[in-house]
Parts: sequence; C-alpha cells; structure tokens
Amino acid sequence: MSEKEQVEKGTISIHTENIFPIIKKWLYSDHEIFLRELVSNAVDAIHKLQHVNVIEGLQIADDYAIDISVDKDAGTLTVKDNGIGMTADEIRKYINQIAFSSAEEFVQKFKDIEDKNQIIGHFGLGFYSSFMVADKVEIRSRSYQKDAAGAHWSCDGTTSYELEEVDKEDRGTEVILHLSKDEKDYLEPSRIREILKKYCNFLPVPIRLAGDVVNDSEPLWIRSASEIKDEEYVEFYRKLYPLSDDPLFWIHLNIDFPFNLKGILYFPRLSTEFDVTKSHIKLYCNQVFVSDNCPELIPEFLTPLQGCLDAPDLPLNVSRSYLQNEPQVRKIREVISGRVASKIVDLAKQDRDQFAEIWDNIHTFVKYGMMRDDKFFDKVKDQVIFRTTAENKYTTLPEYLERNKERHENKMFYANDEAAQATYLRMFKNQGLEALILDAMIDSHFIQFLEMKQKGVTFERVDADVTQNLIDEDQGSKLVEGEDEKTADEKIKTAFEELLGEKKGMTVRVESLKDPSVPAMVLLSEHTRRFKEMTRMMGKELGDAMEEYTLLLNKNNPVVKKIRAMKEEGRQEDARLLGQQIYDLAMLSHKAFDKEQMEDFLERSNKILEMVGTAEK
Ligand SMILES: Nc1ncnc2c1ncn2[C@@H]1O[C@H](COP(=O)(O)OP(=O)(O)OP(=O)(O)O)[C@@H](O)[C@H]1O
Repeated sequence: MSEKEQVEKGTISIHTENIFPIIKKWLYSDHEIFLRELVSNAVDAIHKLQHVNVIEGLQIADDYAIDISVDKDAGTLTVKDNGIGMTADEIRKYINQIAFSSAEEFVQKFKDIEDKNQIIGHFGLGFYSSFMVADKVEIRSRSYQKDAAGAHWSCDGTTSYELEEVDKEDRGTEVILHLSKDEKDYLEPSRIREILKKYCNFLPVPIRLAGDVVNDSEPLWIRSASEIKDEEYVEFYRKLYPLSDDPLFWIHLNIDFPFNLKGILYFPRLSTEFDVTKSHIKLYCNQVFVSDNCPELIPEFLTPLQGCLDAPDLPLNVSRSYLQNEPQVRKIREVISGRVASKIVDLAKQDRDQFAEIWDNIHTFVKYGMMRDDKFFDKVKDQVIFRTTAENKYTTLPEYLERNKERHENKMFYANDEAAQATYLRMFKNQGLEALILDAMIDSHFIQFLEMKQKGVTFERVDADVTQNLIDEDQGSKLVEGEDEKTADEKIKTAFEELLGEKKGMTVRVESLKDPSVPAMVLLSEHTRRFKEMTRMMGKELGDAMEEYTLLLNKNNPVVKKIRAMKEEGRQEDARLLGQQIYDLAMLSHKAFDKEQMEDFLERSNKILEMVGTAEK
C-alpha cells in the first residue's frame, strides 16, 4: 500500500467454502471462548514484545496491560493490547494466511466429532473464533518497529477482507468485534467480567475491564513453594472455592522434568454436599483456564482433590479418549499419586494427633488407593492408622503387632460396631487386650486385602472366638461330678441345650472366663461371618441354614450358675426364661431382631423384672 487512502481488497485463500457458517454455528455450544482466544493472543503479543525488548535492547518501559471495553451504542466489543503489534504485511501473513488456514484445518478436523464436549482444550481456532459472535471484525494495529504505519483490517464474515493504512498513535493491537444480533449479551460488562474470571483469572498480564483489573496475574502456583505462607495457600483456596471450608492439606507441584507441570492440589474437608465422584481440578495451560472436568489427570481414588494444574505441554485440543490413553497423562497421574503418598507420610510423621484428625476425612481414599495402586500401597502402608481401644487411641499396624506380639502374634483383634460388640470390648479391656475399631464401610475389604498382602497376619473380630487370654484355666471343669460321671461343664451344656431347644447350627461350649460379668457369647468364626457378609453384599441371603455358631457359656457367671441350680431344683420355667434371655443378649451383637423376636425379647424382659421384683418383697 503506497497511498494511505488506498484500500486493499482481497480474498482469503479458501479450501472449505463454508468455513464461516461452520464457525458461526460453531462446534462448541459455548461461544464465550472467543474472548479467551483474543485475550490469549493479546498476552502472547505482549510476551513477544517483552522478548524482543530484551533481545534487541529496545528499552521499552511500558505498563503492559490488556484493556477490554464495550460500546453499547455501536454494538462493539474491543480487546486492546500494547504488545508487539502487526504491520500490514504481518496481518496478511498471520491473519489472512496462517490463522485462517489453521482455523480451517481445525474446523475440518473437529466438525465431524459428534459430542463437542468431548473436546477438552478448545484450542486451535484462535483469532477466527471471533466470528462465532461477530458479523464483522476489525483489527487496528501498529507494530513496535520504528516508524511502522498503522494497519486496519476488516472482514464481514465472508472470505473477502479489506486492508488499509491508518493513523494509530499507540503501539499494539485492537480487535473490534461488531457483535451479531443474537450475541448482544457480550455488551454487558457483568457478562464479560464473568467470562474473564472463568478463563483469564490467572493470566500473567493485567486485564482491565472499563479500567478495573479483573485478574490475578501472579497465581500462587507459579511462585516458589518456599516463599509461600500457609495463610496464602488457604486464601488462594478460598478464591478458587469460595463456599468451601478450609482445606485439610495441600501439595504444591513444580515439575520441569520429564514434563512441565505446575499446580496446587488441595485435599478438601469432605462435607455431605461434596460430590466425591466428580473431578474438581481446574486445568490451565500457561495460566489460561481450559477445563474443570478432566478426571483423566487425577488417579481415580484421588477424585476428591481440588485445586489447579497448569500443564503447558498437554496437547489440549484432543478428545477425551485420547487423554485417557495418552502416556504423558498416565505419568501425570503417577506423579500426583506419588506426591500425595509422600505428603501423607510427612503428615503422619509430623504429629500423630493432627494426622488423626485429617485421617478421618481421608482414610477411605487412602485405603481405596492402596487397594488400587501397588506403588501407593508400598509408600503409605506403614502410616495407615487405626483407632484402637488402647490408651494411645490411634495406632499403625506395625506398632500394634509389636505391642501385642507376646500375647497374640500376628493377630489383630477388631470390632466393627462398638455398640453391638461392647460386651466383648469390655472383656478385652478388662484383660488388658487391645482391639482395633474398624467401622468404616471400606474396612471389611481393606482387612481382607491386608491379609493377602501381608502373609501370616490375620484379623479377627472380637467375637469370632475366645482367645486363651480371656479364659481362666480351670482344672475343675475336667473333674467328674456325682454319680452320672459327667463333668460340671457337661452338665451346664446339657442343661442349656435342653432349655433352649433345638437351634440350627448351634454348638454349646462351656468355659470359665476371667470376666465373670459376661454370661454368654455367641461366637461366629471369622471365616463364616465374612462369607455371610460377602454374599449379603452381593445381594444374596443365605438364610440361617449355612450358619454354624457357638454359644459359649461362662460358668464363672452367677446367672449361669443360678440357671443350673434352678434346673436342678425343678424350676424349669424360670430357668428357661433366664436361659433364653442370656441367649438373646449374646445374639444381639450379631444381628438385629425381627419384629417377632423383639416382641419375645421384651415380653421376657418384663417377666424377668417381675420375677426380680417379687423376689425382693
Ligand atoms: N493481538 C495480537 N497482536 C499481535 N499479533 C497477533 C494478535 N492476535 C493475533 N496475532 C497474530 O495472528 C496469529 C494467529 O492468531 P491465532 O489466534 O489465529 O492463532 P495462534 O494464536 O497462533 O494460535 P492458537 O490457535 O493457539 O490461538 C498469531 O500467531 C499472531 O502472530
């Protein structure tokens, strides 16, 4: 263009006749991403200028910024930067040729993808995405080069463009969108602010809307972890998730090799509203927001993690299935799982009480992770803590085994329902025995898994059997009493078998327990109980037919003694009443009563109270 007034008219070289209608309809339902594309270009232009400034020693000392403004009367939205700018020649090259053909290629590639939400990055369309919302787009630009003339390009959404020289005083580029009729809501500053907050909140250059800076150009993740205070991490979390409680802990990633990955991951306090099945991580690419739905980046068992990841190397304009199979994404998952494991080890070693508080929130995920991921298992296995009935409240398995190895080597006793198994727990406590409390849903699977992983170690519920530690070695039981040549134990056994009548699967056993206060226990072997639980979980009910259990009677208990005496005195009915009651009480820790059993139990309880009451008179 030799003459300033001369307007160059031309046609953008075209292979796809209908590219503009396709762009207009666009592949994504969310047209709003045009703004991210334009602001990203503006950021790039500023970075380029900063670069040449250093290389060419230009000494430009400018306040770099991007200004966004709307003109409701003219129906325009303008994105203005003070970056490198373009000459008319550069516009021809970058906008008419390169940008256009790459937009064309991008449209070609993605126009046939059925589910547009499958495309994660939205990157690639670039400058031409402005035609999603505008009928006409103008560029006014002046290059940083000395004595460069201003250039004005315009295109009305056909393949023709106009290019002419203009007066433009300041360096940089303005992109002016004449919004189409249906897209006028982009004239509302509140709408623009909302989009900027979503996509551009952490871009590295100040972005102003009507003069106000809307973004945080130095997000925490780009700073060095050593210079960040805890309060700053919490404050940043509040910015990302304004309605959430403060996080439990966080991990700052700053990886350069073998790939670039920065970010801060937070483990949230889990509340009832928190959806643990949905991914909560915000993905950025060089500080540009990409998506908050990238479950592929996080190991499945860490889905509740929140925070942001900035992964500049990821090929983001790809489909979800590609991400699922991409080796680099797998490596990212491995790194995250490794870092979470290290953090757990650190926290566990720092302060047991504090760790115990966190543990209640995270243990399900940690246990699940250990079952899913061998490396994760190996790293954290010695830090897993369990609530225990011993003084120290929480213990690791190695600590438990070491403490108890004299009394029951390689065996862990546990309760999974403190209320139902209270009698047994009390007995354990009275005898100085320690039991773990494993009352979470996942625990029954987890202990099976631990037994498999750590051969020789077994878990046994407190009511699965009576350990020798609870039994009072009583020689008397072996002695024959009276003329019928039966031992005391045999007599109690026969008496109760008679009183209780035929009960399917029941074996009666008599022992002298050290604790005289417990009359009877129902013992269901660990194996049988687990088998029952498993089949129940699979939706099958085996019924009572399969059940083999032991009714253990404590002959040191005064009521058991009394029942035997009653029977010998011929007080058959009273003996039956008490015998049944003892049986039911022992049974209660294993199963809830049905309506009929409950009615029986209550009626019998009343009769016993009456009996005691009348005896008192
Ligand atoms: N504000 C701007 N200032 C200077 N040059 C620009 C500006 N906007 C666009 N350009 C030039 O136009 C080119 C094409 O832009 P376009 O947005 O289509 O693609 P891109 O930014 O290269 O890649 P992407 O597909 O990632 O957006 C840019 O590479 C740049 O050279």
